[in-house]
Amino acid sequence: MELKVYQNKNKVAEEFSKYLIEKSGTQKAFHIALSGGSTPKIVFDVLAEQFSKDIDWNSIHLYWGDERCVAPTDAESNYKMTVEHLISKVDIPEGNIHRIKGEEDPKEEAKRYGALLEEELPKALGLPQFDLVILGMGDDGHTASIFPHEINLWVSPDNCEVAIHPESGQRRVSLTGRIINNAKTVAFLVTGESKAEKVKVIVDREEGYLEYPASHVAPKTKDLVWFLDAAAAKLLTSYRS
Ligand SMILES: O=C(O)[C@H](O)[C@@H](O)[C@H](O)[C@H](O)COP(=O)(O)O
Repeated sequence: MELKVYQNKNKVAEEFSKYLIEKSGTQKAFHIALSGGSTPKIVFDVLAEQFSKDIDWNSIHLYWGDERCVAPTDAESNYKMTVEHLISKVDIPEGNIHRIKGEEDPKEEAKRYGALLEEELPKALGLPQFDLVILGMGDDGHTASIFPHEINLWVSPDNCEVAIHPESGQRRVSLTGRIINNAKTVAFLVTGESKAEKVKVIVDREEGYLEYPASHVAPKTKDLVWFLDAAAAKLLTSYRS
């Protein structure tokens, strides 16, 4: 695991953009699973406004790690957020965008999206493989839409599952552990003081860390990077010393 800590959110967004440019490099097709949340939103803005010309958008294929079960026009939709902050501002072919349809029946959609991944992505060890999975982490230690109260979904035998938000009861379609951990690279984007406590428990592997879905993120390739701002990293032993 690699930790990259920057002064603030904007610096995280800038450095992550450079990292993405380097990773996607000259690859003919680069498959990315995107995340919802507040940090990716800033990353998308920075990527579109400062680095768009450094990326060959024809080679980038966008997917989602999770989606809320709402219409694509709903303020809660991760797809809508991505359209507003990234897709509408860059020259990416329509055919490279593979959204989770939050407006469909969740169970059917989880099945459809799982099958789409089998079709569209290259395989590694018999499973679809993303080049890069971008993840956020909630204050409660959830990641994608695998929440602590449904941590069993992480080890699902399927590529996607229907999850339920613990407070709102909102349904979501989420990638499961077998797909996330089969990615070539997984990058967490986590910022803000409200994340500091869980970041410490998970990264420093303190007692009880396995209760949090984010602690189960461990790509088989071992290529896991946490992009943090100073506020989210402030309790980490390695950061303080
Ligand atoms: O759609 C979602 O809700 C997410 O994909 C989710 O996993 C998110 O990344 C975290 O909740 C962090 O969100 P913040 O960055 O807003 O704290």
